[in-house]
Amino acid sequence: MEAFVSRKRPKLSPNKPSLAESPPDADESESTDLKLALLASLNPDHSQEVLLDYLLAYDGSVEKASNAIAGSAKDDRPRKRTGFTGYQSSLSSFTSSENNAQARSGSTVKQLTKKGKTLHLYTPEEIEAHTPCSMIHNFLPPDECEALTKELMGEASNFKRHTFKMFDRIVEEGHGFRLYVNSLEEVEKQKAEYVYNGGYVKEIAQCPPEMLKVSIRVQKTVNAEIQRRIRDLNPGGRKLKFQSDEEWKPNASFLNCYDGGKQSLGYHSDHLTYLGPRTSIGSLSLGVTREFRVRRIVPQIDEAAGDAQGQIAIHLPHNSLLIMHAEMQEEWKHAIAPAQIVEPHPLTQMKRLNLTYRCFKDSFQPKDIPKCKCDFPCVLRCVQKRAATRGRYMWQCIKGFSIGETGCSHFEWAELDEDGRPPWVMGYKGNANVPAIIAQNDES
Ligand SMILES: O=C(O)CCC(=O)C(=O)O
Ligand SMILES: [Fe+2]
Repeated sequence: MEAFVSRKRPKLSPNKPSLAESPPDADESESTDLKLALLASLNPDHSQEVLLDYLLAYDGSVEKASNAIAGSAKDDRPRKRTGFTGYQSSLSSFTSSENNAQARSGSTVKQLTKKGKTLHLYTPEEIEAHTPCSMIHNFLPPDECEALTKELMGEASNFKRHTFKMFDRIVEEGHGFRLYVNSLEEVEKQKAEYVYNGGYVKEIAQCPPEMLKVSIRVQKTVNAEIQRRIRDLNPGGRKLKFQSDEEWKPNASFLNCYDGGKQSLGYHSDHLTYLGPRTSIGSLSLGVTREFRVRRIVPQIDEAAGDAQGQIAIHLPHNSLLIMHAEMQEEWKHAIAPAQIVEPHPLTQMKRLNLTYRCFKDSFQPKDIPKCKCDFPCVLRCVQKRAATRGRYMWQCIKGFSIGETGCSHFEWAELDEDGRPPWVMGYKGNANVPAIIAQNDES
């Protein structure tokens, strides 16, 4: 999971860097997500909607919102917002076909879902029409699925929820997780060299047999889906700029365990540091069905459209494989929403298990990645919101992503060729991560 790799921990009082160094994505909506995730960790009994109301009522102050919640009854909202419904009567009441095409192609964003509403998607066709994801139901043959579920229940039985310090209190992560890699040698390498959220991590283990076996199936399916999408959905049948031209080979996976409806994961995009740009992720769900919420990040220039946009809920039943494609980490955010009620599963009871198969790239190893003044490998991120630089990749100091840490504010634009390769690898074709206006001139 990405509490390590990708999820950014809330930043409380970030030191503003000088203008020259100012990160180009000083992204307000992102900081709201981070604050919301933090508020949820502090107040696990409250729904996201209630927490958002408090955050808005207290001008984005997590501390004030948290104090107010502590002194009030559970559903005593500070002010009324538009209603939230867990279902809708029909898809067409939500979106137009024009909007569906825009959602796929990534062209200008118009209103995809209605403000304050959640569009619920169940079928592979609906999911493909509205998001950059593929869904495969009943992915594993039943025996294999059962064997994997039992194996993962064993793995998750000793998961501890990670903690972090906040306002002098110890706060628990929203759910349990561990990173798995293919060999013991890789485990040692990860522990010694890979930095996540500003530190080295001990919670890394070797893949047990069923997890490894299933990764071969996931590899075949993800590669087939990547090729199908390029052929059938991408303009001109071409891969995206910065998307790798190599086969996707899963060599690491996060096992996430959500024990009961209160355990959740806040909105985030997965960091691309070790995965490279335009990556794909295969995400297998087992046990209790939960909602995967996704939201397209709109450029700042389209603020009105952004405000008007609602979120999308993809329902993830037992034995379903959701593939997040190359547009997902750069242009969308995702979350696992808390659930009021969950239906127990015969093999996992109240738990949902999730395996996110990832392809860590040889070309993005910590030894090669630019270091900041804190002497840590930087994180690779893509500008999501600021219209002028949207889609450009940057290396940033990882420390600024840890709670209470400000880091050294190091920032540099990444050099990446059109296949997403950095300059230190063989076959590098020259930097394509340049402002859009220069890229257009090059083409003309
Ligand atoms: O539990 C899930 O389905 C999502 C997990 C996730 O987003 C992550 O591991 O980064
Ligand atoms: Fe994620």
